[in-house]
This record gives sequence, C-alpha cells and structure tokens, in this order.
Amino acid sequence: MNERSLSGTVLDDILAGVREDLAARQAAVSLEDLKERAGRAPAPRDAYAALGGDKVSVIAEVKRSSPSKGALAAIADPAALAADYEEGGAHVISVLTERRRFGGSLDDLAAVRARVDIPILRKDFIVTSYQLWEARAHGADLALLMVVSLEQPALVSLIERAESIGLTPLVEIHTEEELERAVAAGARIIGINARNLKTLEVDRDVFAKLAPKIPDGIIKIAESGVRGPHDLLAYARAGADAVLVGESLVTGKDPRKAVEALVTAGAHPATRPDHGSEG
Ligand SMILES: O=C(O)c1ccccc1NCC(=O)[C@H](O)[C@H](O)COP(=O)(O)O
Repeated sequence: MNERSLSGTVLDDILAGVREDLAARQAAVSLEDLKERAGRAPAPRDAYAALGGDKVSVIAEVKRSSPSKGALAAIADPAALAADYEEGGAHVISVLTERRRFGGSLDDLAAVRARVDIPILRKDFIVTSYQLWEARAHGADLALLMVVSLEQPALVSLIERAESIGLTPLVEIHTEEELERAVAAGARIIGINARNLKTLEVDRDVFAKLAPKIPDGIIKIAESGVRGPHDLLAYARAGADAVLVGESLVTGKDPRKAVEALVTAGAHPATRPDHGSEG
C-alpha cells in the first residue's frame, strides 16, 4: 500500500477518483509501451537551473478548475496558454493532469510539451511509478509528489524512481511533520502549499513558518495564493526561490503580462531575505 489517507477530506475523494482513472489507463496502456514512449520523449530539461539562481522563479500553471473554486477558465488551447506564459518569461510550466476535479489530462501535458521549451511539471496525485512513466512519456521534466498522500517507503522509492528516469521530483508539504519526512526522503526541491487540504483555505503565513526549517541547499517553492507581484515579494522575503501560480493567471485578462509582472518582480535583488524587508 503506497497511499496515506487524510480521512474525510477532499484529498481522499480526489485519490479515489485518481485510482479509478489510473486503473483504466493501466488496462489500456502497458508499462512496457509507456517506457518505450518515454524513450522517444525529448530529453529532460534542467529543472534545477530553471528554479535556482538569484532570481525568484515563476512556475505558471495550466488550471481549468479546482475543488476549492470549481470552474476557473475554459482553456480550449492549453498549449497556447503555456506559450503565453513562456513569452511572459515563466521559468517552468505546471500542467494539472488530474481529470475529475481539475479538468486536466495527459493530452494537455503532451500538447504543452510540443509547444514550449522550458521545463514542465506534471501536477497530479502521483501514487505509483506507472504515473511517473506516464509523465516522462508525455514530456514532463518534473513530477509532483505529495508527502501527505504517501507512506514513507513509497515516498522514498518514488523520489528515487523519478530521478532514475530523468524526472525531477517536486516534493510537496503542508506541515512540519511532512517537511521532516520530505527531507529524510532526500527531497532536493520542496514545495510548501499554503492551501489547507481540510478547509481548502489559503494561509500564506504557512510558508513563512515552515521555510526557515528547510535545510540550506534545498530549493523552496511557495505554492498557492499568489494574486500578483506583492504576494511573490512577500513569499520571496520569507525565503522562496520560486512561486507556483495558477488561479490568478487563468482568471486574469492577460496571462502573458501577468507572468511578465511576476518575473520582473522576482528578478529584483531586493526580493531576497538578506536584502531587508522593503521590496
Ligand atoms: O486548487 C485547489 O482547490 C486544490 C485543492 C486540493 C488540492 C490541490 C489543489 N490545488 C492544487 C495546487 O496546488 C494549486 O493549483 C497551485 O498551488 C496553484 O495555486 P493557485 O495559484 O492558488 O491556484
């Protein structure tokens, strides 16, 4: 058993749907076929280069809907949206591939891969190595692993498997206990998600509380709740190396300009913690 339960929460509900969809895909596409397709996929992009350095990087998300807000944006052409993000200077694209609650798919991932050159994150609820092979086969460079939904041995083995097939794991946490498990499992990139999975409320202070406990050398990503440059700057002052932004980009008027504004704010040296509090 790989999975942990967060009983009675939306996560349990999401994972039940994920398991059903996964079983259908596994019946339709063998692991051997996926591995063969992964062998033909473009070489993985360097996620550490995209997310490291002095700047605060921007991960721009293709997000149609969410459990917290329902439908957000129709997004008929996810590749065109991703191209807008790339033109705006995004460092990484996140593609939600979960179908039932987020309206995503692996086809979205493949379409985005065919259109942009920057690294792509498969954002989903990954509980088996089959899903990692799917990610690589459809051109992803990074894969999200959520500590909350995985037993420790499964977390360790999925991190190792991801790295062995050329995927960079982004290990997501919500609490100090999850942070300790992520570090013990060998995570090199940790995302702190400000969205509480029980209430679905966003509390941006969670990042400021947990980020200082992450050991040096690990890339820190602030996930959720970025409405514009002021939130990026606040996360940056609390130590974020990157922010992951979905809703405000897909619901805004001009996603390219919105990304550009974030990238410009993140490029300013005064965003970093050792430059004081004025941003
Ligand atoms: O977005 C949700 O409602 C949600 C609910 C339960 C689990 C995950 C959820 N979102 C996934 C994400 O982590 C966000 O899409 C991502 O961090 C971007 O957040 P935002 O900019 O607030 O859309």
